[in-house]
Parts: sequence; C-alpha cells; structure tokens
Amino acid sequence: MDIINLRILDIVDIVLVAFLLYYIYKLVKGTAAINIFIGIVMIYLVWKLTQLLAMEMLSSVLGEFIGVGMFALIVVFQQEIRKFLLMIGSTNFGRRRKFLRTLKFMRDAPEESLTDINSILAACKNMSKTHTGAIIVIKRSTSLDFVKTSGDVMDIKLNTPIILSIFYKNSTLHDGAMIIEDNKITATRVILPVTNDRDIPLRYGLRHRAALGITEKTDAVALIVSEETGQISYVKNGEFIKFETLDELNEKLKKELI
Ligand SMILES: Nc1ncnc2c1ncn2[C@@H]1O[C@H](COP(=O)(O)OP(=O)(O)OP(=O)(O)O)[C@@H](O)[C@H]1O
Repeated sequence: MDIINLRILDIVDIVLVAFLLYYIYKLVKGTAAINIFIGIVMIYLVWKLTQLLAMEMLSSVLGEFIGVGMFALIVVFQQEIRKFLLMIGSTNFGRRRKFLRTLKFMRDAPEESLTDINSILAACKNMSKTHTGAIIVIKRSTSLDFVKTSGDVMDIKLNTPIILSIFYKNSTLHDGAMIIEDNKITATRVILPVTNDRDIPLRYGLRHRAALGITEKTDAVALIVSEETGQISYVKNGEFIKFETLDELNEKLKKELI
C-alpha cells in the first residue's frame, strides 16, 4: 500500500515539477532572462556534479554562490516572479468564482461578463476603419488605482459613442489610455508603465509597449487600435494574443471577464 502511495505521489511530484518548469520557461521564453535561466541551471548542475565527485573546494565555492544567488535571483527575476504570482493568483480567483457558482452560492451573480464587450469591440471596429489610435485597459482582479491617478478619473457608463468620442483625434481626452472597470469608464488620458522587454518588434511604438507593460504588472487585459495600420491587438499577461476575427476576440474576452 505504502509503495503504491509513494508511486502516486512520485507521479504527482514529477507532474508538478514539469508544470513549474513549463511555466518558468513560458515566462522567460523570448526574453533576456532565458540566458540567465540557462546559466543558473548550468551552475546548479556543475555544483551537483562536484558534490557527486566529492570535489570539496569547488563544491563549497559553488554552494556559497548558489546560496547568495537565491537573493540575486529574486532581484534579477523580479518581473517574472511578479508575472508568475499574478498568473497563479488570477487563475485561482477565476476558478474559485466558477466553483462557487456551481455550488449555487452565487445564484444571483450574472453568468455573463459585467463589461459590455460588444460595445467595446464595436468601437474598436469603427476606430480600426478610421485609423483612430486607442488603448483600452480592462480591469480584472488587480486594482488599477496606481495608474488611474496619472489621468482623469471619471465614472461614465460604457457605450460605443462615448468610447469613440473620447478617442476622436481632436478630442482633448484622446491621448493616453482608457481604463474600464466592470461596465464603467473610470479613467482616461492615463499614462501606463511601458514594458522593458527589448525583444518586441520595432514596428510597435509606445502605445503597444504601454499595453504590454500594464498587462505584465497586473492581470488586466488591453485592446489597442493602431493609428498607423488600423490593426486591433489584444494583450494579456504581457503578450500579444492572436485572433482571426472579432467574434473570436469577443469569445476570448468573454472567457477572461466572466
Ligand atoms: N505610457 C503610455 N501610456 C498610455 N498611452 C501612451 C503611453 N505612451 C504613449 N501612449 C499613447 O500612444 C500614442 C503614441 O503612440 P505610438 O505611435 O508611439 O505607438 P504605436 O504603438 O506605434 O501605435 P500606433 O500603431 O497607433 O502608431 C500617444 O499619442 C499616446 O496616446
């Protein structure tokens, strides 16, 4: 019985480690951090080898290095650790809400997103046609108060004409980002933190970098309409999410915002 338990636990252990490595790889893939990650894995393997071969001095030097390295890691991977924790936190939150709904504790809660996604996408479609630049950040669980104060805080019920008039080129409010919380526009002209990721294609300017930046630091999602190309982009977890049609984008947003 013990052996069976041990084996099951072993499998669970391996699967969990595989998941952990997969998520770490996903986070550092395509960034400069991947080289640091490979470097650390190599030092760790050499350290284990020196231990195995009983090479006392080298092993103790590397051991010390790895000990201090743990603190260095937290500093070097600060952004990635933050993203990782956010990813875990927001996933749990979503599941917990769904779980509660199945238990009918939240019988009164709407099954649909509070945010009027159709209105947002209708505005994006229109702005795409007219090449009107826009950046819309939709809050999920992380508070966006720390960025809202950089712009004009407001409280307007969401609808397509309002979005269009805010981003209209001659409007005084068109610059910067719009923040949406539930079904309200809660800030405009917001200055977002831009990403430091150096691997982003040069064709993407500050608007796209700002969307990547805020979604790296929070679990919010962002929509961008390019003034140059009219292209609509969807950004989540500091990455561009591909979609073929607006209907597909609608579905993806619905899943995130429920
Ligand atoms: N940190 C920021 N936070 C929010 N909005 C920003 C920020 N930086 C720039 N913007 C917005 O992006 C506009 C400039 O966009 P820019 O041309 O540099 O970006 P882009 O990604 O190339 O977008 P586009 O494809 O629309 O040209 C600014 O006028 C401003 O409205």
